[in-house]
Amino acid sequence: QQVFQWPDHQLSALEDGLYMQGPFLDEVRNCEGRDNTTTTAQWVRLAYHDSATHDIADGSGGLDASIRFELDRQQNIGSGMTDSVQEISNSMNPFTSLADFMAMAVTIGVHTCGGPSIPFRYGRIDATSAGPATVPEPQQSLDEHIQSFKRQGFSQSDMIKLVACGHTLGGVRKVDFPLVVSADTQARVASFDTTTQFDNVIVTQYLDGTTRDVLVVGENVTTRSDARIFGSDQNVTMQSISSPEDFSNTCRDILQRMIETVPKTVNLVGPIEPIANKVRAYTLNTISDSPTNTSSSATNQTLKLFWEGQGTASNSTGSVDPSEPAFDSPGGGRTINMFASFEANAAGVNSMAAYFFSAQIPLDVGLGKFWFTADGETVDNNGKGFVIEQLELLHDPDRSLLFFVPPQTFDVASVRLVFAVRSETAAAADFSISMDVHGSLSNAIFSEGPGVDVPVTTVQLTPDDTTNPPADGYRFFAATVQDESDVQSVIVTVESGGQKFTLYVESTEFATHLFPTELSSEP
Ligand code: HEM
Repeated sequence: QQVFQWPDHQLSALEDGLYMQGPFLDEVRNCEGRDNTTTTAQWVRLAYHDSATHDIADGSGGLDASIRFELDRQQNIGSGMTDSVQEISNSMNPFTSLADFMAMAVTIGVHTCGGPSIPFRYGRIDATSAGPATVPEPQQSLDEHIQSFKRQGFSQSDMIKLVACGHTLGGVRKVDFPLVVSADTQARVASFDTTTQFDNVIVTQYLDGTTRDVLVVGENVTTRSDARIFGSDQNVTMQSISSPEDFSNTCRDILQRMIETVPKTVNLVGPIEPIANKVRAYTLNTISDSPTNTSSSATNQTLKLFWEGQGTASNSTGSVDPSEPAFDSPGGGRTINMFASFEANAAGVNSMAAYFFSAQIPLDVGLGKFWFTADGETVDNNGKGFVIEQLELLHDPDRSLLFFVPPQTFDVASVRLVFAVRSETAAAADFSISMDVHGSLSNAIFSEGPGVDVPVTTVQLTPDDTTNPPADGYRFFAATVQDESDVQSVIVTVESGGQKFTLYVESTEFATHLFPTELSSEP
């Protein structure tokens, strides 16, 4: 089990994906399918095809997202593949890999469709180019399939299990496989069995002779690969996985092996557990005129924040007590209960609290670390406290502004981001400040196709002395980012006196003030 040590942007995003009900999970919420197939089926096929590049002999290939460079191959045909890459990339941030989210998609999708809970471990690294063309195809011989799975690290009996666990979902598209699905088939997708759920029906219908799987009983004998594979050991393996429990347990183990088929240089860690208390945003070293109280929201939780000063001031401590609810105020603390996902419920967690704090702490002291109590329970980042690594470079969400597309819609047109740099740091002869703006990979794939990288543009920040004159020993720098909906996050870098400071800010935390465009002269 992986312990969450704040701040850990990688684990945090993965935990959100797995346990928070969000866009990623919404895709597979009810395992509903159009055309006899489901989103889960597409995600599982995608993950298998990506992992099929593995060569156990030299440890190369595996689940490494190389599939996004391989989708023009005949063996990866199907619009479901590109759609899946796009859907899955939705939840990424600059610290996570697409391959980890592809593996997570299998865990979430299979479980949501009534299948087993497959442990999710992480740490996969994305390939930067295509892997070998080694995905098995239905017209190949049994011998070729046995060799192919062996190269990927699976025995003949593993192969039977893995194919059955995959082909309990979805089916074969007529348009993409005209040689497999006969022309008189009515459905656009010839489903492998009669249910869209992840269940043992693929096995029982095969064993009792009622299967409709076109890779078993299709007119074209050459492409009956499931028939050759399932029957390759006189049905011994198929019989051993025919009960619901045996099917579920076997698929849990074999699909875990599939998503953990990774290049040998990758070390997976985990599984990850729901993080019960998550600090999402803090603005505690406030340079603005924020109220000095911290407040609880309408959830009736009593929040109390404690803090300790930085460096030489580490003896200065204080605490801020909630007095009145100030939900929209720039200062305060609040709890928001996030919707826990199906996965979280299954792990025994029904509500996920996220905490937001802002309090005024004298800057000459400077915040070193903080911790808090919620309804009397101490939340202190496993005893270490929430440590603020540096005070040279701070994001100022109070001075930052969001501009909407007129007239007052909720589409953000641009955001003016303001950062504070300690005046001494900003005065150094070699001082520079720039910002890498990370776009959305999902949007880029949508417009340009799967082979693209996360769009990153570097923006220089300029002094903001007119709008925000230096205050409290800090000088302010600003830059405007257009089309904020396309921006996932920024990473700001300050270099000064031979030192380097960086700060990561997600788009959801960009600004506390909202401005309709027509009220302002800003773009
Ligand atoms: C010899 C090995 C295999 C062959 C020849 C094969 C072949 C195929 C073919 C031709 C399709 C139709 C794809 C489409 O129309 O979009 C398909 C679908 C599918 N395959 Fe396989 N497959 C094999 C192994 C596997 C394995 C090991 C898995 C995963 C564990 C898997 C998972 C799936 C899934 C989930 C679908 C349904 C996709 C959807 O409905 O969108 N397959 N397979």
